[in-house]
Amino acid sequence: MEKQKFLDLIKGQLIVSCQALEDEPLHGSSYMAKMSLAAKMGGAVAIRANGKEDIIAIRNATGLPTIGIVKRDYPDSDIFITPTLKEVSELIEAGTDVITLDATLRERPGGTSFQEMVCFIRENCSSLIMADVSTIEEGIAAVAEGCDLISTTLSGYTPYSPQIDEPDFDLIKKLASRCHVPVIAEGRISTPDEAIEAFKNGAHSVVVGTAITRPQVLTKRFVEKMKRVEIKSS
Ligand SMILES: CC(=O)N[C@H](C=O)[C@@H](O)[C@H](O)[C@H](O)COP(=O)(O)O
Repeated sequence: MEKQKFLDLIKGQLIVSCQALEDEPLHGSSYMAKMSLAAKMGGAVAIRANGKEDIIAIRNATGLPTIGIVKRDYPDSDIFITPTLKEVSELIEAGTDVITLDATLRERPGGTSFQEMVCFIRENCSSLIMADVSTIEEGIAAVAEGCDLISTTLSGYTPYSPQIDEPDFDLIKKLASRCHVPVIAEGRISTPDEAIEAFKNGAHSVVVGTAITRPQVLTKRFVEKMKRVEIKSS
């Protein structure tokens, strides 16, 4: 999808992250296709998804634009969201509208730089590039390398970013005021009010994952809270 059209489509809207890793009960592209269809019925305008198979299944089921990542662990790096050109190539094959890269300043597997990843994408496809960051410095660096959008996804997931239970509204605000690309608020957004708060802090769009698409986590939240209070039954 053409850049401005995509940015207009997601502006002020909800993107749902439909992801289930191998150790999760809903793992599998048929489940993710259904999940994304449910998100579309609820009004989501785009889907963030992990892996070529899921991305293709989601596009076929919904027709919605996809924001693609490939999560993969490498022994020589802490980066796990689209770490190398191999994962980028898989996303190009999937035909995803947006390719999302970890844009933290940490060493990538094999020593590939963020800049090389951006050049490779620009040379080989027309997908937009989203940079997942955890700090304002990473956001500024990613914009300087030419990314199209920035997302707060990794705040709380690098040891040097705030380890908080809530969304990182402060980072959303700083990125929105200092970077000239649209800022996507992502990570631990659990309620509609938090989504609205993200927009008030300058977010262009909001991504919600767990609070919509990970029922085992939502179930656990109920159970854990219920354990902490004495329930008086009649
Ligand atoms: C850190 C990391 O691996 N984040 C992943 C990125 O794609 C997903 O597991 C999250 O579900 C997604 O970012 C949405 O966030 P939340 O599920 O908190 O709404």
